[in-house]
Amino acid sequence: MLKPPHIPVLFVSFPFYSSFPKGVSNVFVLGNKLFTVTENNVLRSIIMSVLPPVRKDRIIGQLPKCFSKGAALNTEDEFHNKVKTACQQQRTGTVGFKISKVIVVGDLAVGKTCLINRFCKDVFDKNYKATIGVDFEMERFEVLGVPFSLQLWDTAGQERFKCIASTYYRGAQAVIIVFDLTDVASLEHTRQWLEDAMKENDPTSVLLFLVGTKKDLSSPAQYTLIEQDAIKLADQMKAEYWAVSALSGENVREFFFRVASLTFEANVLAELEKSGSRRIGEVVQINSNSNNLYATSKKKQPNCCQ
Ligand SMILES: Nc1nc2c(ncn2[C@@H]2O[C@H](COP(=O)(O)OP(=O)(O)OP(=O)(O)O)[C@@H](O)[C@H]2O)c(=O)[nH]1
Ligand SMILES: [Mg+2]
Repeated sequence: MLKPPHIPVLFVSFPFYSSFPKGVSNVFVLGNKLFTVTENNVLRSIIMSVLPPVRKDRIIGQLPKCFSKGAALNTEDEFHNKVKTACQQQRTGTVGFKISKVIVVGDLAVGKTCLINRFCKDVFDKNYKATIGVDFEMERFEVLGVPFSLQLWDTAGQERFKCIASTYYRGAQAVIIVFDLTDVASLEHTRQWLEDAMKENDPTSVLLFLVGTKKDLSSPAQYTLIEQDAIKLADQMKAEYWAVSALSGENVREFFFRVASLTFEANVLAELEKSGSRRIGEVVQINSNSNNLYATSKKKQPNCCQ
């Protein structure tokens, strides 16, 4: 019998919980399956599919293109070879079970909530309702055949809520700094938003995106002008630049696919590095049935006195 894997899992409580067989002490969700664990801590069975499969329009098979080669995190046409191989060989470790945190920051009313809502719910609200503190949405993807989830944290831009919102900055894998393409001041303020977000995060491991919104409102001449400044700033920040419209939906899906893909790639590379640097003397067991989970155990030390 399989031992329960030592990975973060989502414990759930369902209305049918009480009808579980005798001896079952716990249930958890792994991927889209429900598992039970018996009282003596043994993984018993896969009961049923709980979560619906990843939506067809959230499946990523190729690295999406950057928006502008002048300010891109990566100008490759394809995923890193190591990442493709790891996915093919199901050697992505815990990546498939992780939820990556993405925070969205920027001045009030630049369009953070509308951007997230356009992607996650395909809606647009022309009435401004300020975000109070924070809000979040979960988005599930499948990248190169591996499930991958993003937790999108929508923070408040209003000064009076900033203090609450900033307590949620920690642990981000990607930071999306939003400005309004029709408001130069909001672009200038992005430096401050970046500084605040980085106080709580490790700058060497966070992916940065600088996103101009309301593209539908700017004239081509106005757009060209602000784009030059935005690309220059993105380059200095080491961020990837995008211009989008939540109203028309222009570039919204492409942008979030890029965020998901680059975050996924960074996660797989980090996982490969971690497994590559495991100490000699540790045995890595890859269980092909349990969707590439691995467990490490120490090899018995040879008795040097014998
Ligand atoms: N024309 C147009 N209007 C937009 C777009 N995105 C947002 N808006 C409008 O801009 C206003 C502010 O949008 P929100 O998304 O609520 O702004 P926010 O950045 O979340 O604001 P806070 O929550 O206060 O930080 C709303 O009236 C939206 O309808 C866009 O792409 N085009
Ligand atoms: Mg908002």
